[in-house]
Amino acid sequence: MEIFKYMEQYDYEQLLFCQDKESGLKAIIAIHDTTLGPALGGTRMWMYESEEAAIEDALRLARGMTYKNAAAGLNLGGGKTVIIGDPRKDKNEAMFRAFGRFIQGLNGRYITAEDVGTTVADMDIIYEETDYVTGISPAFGSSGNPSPVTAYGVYRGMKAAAKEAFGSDSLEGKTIAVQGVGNVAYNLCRHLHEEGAKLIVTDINKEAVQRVVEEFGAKAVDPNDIYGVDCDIFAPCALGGIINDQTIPQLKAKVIAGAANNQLREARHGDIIHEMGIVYAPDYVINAGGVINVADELYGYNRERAMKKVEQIYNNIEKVFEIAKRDNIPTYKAADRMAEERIEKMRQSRSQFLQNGHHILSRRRGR
Ligand SMILES: NC(=O)c1ccc[n+]([C@@H]2O[C@H](COP(=O)([O-])OP(=O)(O)OC[C@H]3O[C@@H](n4cnc5c(N)ncnc54)[C@H](O)[C@@H]3O)[C@@H](O)[C@H]2O)c1
Ligand SMILES: CC(C)C[C@H](N)C(=O)O
Repeated sequence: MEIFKYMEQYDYEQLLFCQDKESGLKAIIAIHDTTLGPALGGTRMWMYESEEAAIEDALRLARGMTYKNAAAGLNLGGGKTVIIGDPRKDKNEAMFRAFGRFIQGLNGRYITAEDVGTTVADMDIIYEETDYVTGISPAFGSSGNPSPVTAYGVYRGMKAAAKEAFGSDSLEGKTIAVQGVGNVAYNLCRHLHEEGAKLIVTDINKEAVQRVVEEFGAKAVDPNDIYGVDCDIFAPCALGGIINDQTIPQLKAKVIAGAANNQLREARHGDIIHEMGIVYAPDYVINAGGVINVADELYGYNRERAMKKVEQIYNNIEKVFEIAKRDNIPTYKAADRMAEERIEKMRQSRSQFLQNGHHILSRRRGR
C-alpha cells in the first residue's frame, strides 16, 4: 500500500503509530477530516492478518466516521483507532493507559469511544489518562454503552424506510430478517417485537439466537439462509460487505435497514439494489445513534437531549430519500452528498477570521 498516495486520494489529515513495549500496545490512529470539529471515532481491537490490513482498516473506518458525524449533524470530524491484538487475551490496564496518554498528546484533535473489541471498562481506563474519551461509565456522569442507543436509532431509521417503501411507518405485522443478534440487534429486536413485528433471526452464536427466540418469539434460521427468507425488511447487524454479488440475487426484502457498518461490498452494489427497487437506508446514517449519544458527553451528558437527537435519525433518513429523488441517484450516493454538502458549507464559513474561536471542546477546558 502506498500510504501517502492513499491519504491524498481520500484527503486524510493524519496517521499516527503508537507503540508501548511494556504493555504490548500497537495502535494506529487515523484522522480523516477535522473541518467540522475534532475527530471522534471509536477504538477497534482486532487480530489483523497484517499491519497493512490494520492501517487500511483504520483509514477506511476514520473516513466513515467523517461521513457519519457530518450526516448526523454533529460538530465533529472523523477519526478511528485500531489496536492490533486479540481483545479476549491481549488487553491489560497498562495498554489502555498508554493509549490514553497518546490520545492526550493530540490535545483534542482526536476523541475516542468504543468499537468492536473494546468496552466501557476499557474507556474508563483510558479516561484515567485523557479527557478525550467518551462512552465512559454512567458512574462518571457519562453515557456508558452506546449499543442500546444505536439500536434505537436503527429502529427509528427503519420506520422511516418502511414509510418510504410501504406508505406507512408502522412495523406491526411486518416480517423482519435480522442478521446477527449481538449487542445492537438484541436491543433492536426488543423494539421491533414491542411494535408487533415478526422476527426471523440468525447468528453464529447459538446462545444469542436462543435469547431472542425465547424472549421475542423469533424464528431462527441458519446463517447462510438469512438472505433468501421471505420478509419485508432485511436488517444486517453483523458484518460489513454482506450486500454483494452472491447475496443480492437471494434477497426478497423490499427494504434494507440495519446497524452494520460498510454493508455494501462495493459502491456498485448500491446501484444494483437501487435498480431492483429496494429501499436502502444507508448504514452510516441509520447507525449513528451510538456516536450521537457519546458525543453528547462533550456538552455534559444529558440523556434526554441525546435521545432527542437520536430520534432525528428518522428525519435524516427521510432527507436522504429526498436528495436521492431530487438528484435521481441511489440512496448511498445521496447520503454521501448530504454529508459532503454540510462539510463544504462549514469549510467556507471557516474562512472568516475569529481571534479566540469557540468550538465543542471549549466547554471541557475548565475541567
Ligand atoms: N455497537 C454500536 O454502538 C455500533 C454503532 C454503529 C455501528 N455498529 C455496527 O453494528 C454491527 C453490530 O455491532 P454490535 O456492537 O452489535 O456487535 P456484536 O459483536 O455485539 O454483534 C455482532 C453479532 O454478529 C454475529 N455474527 C458474526 N458473524 C456472523 C455471521 N456470519 N452470520 C451471522 N451472525 C454473525 C456475532 O456472533 C455477534 O453476535 C457491527 O457491524 C458494528 O460495527 C455498532
Ligand atoms: C463513537 C462510537 C460509538 C462509534 C461506533 N463504534 C460507530 O461505529 O459508530
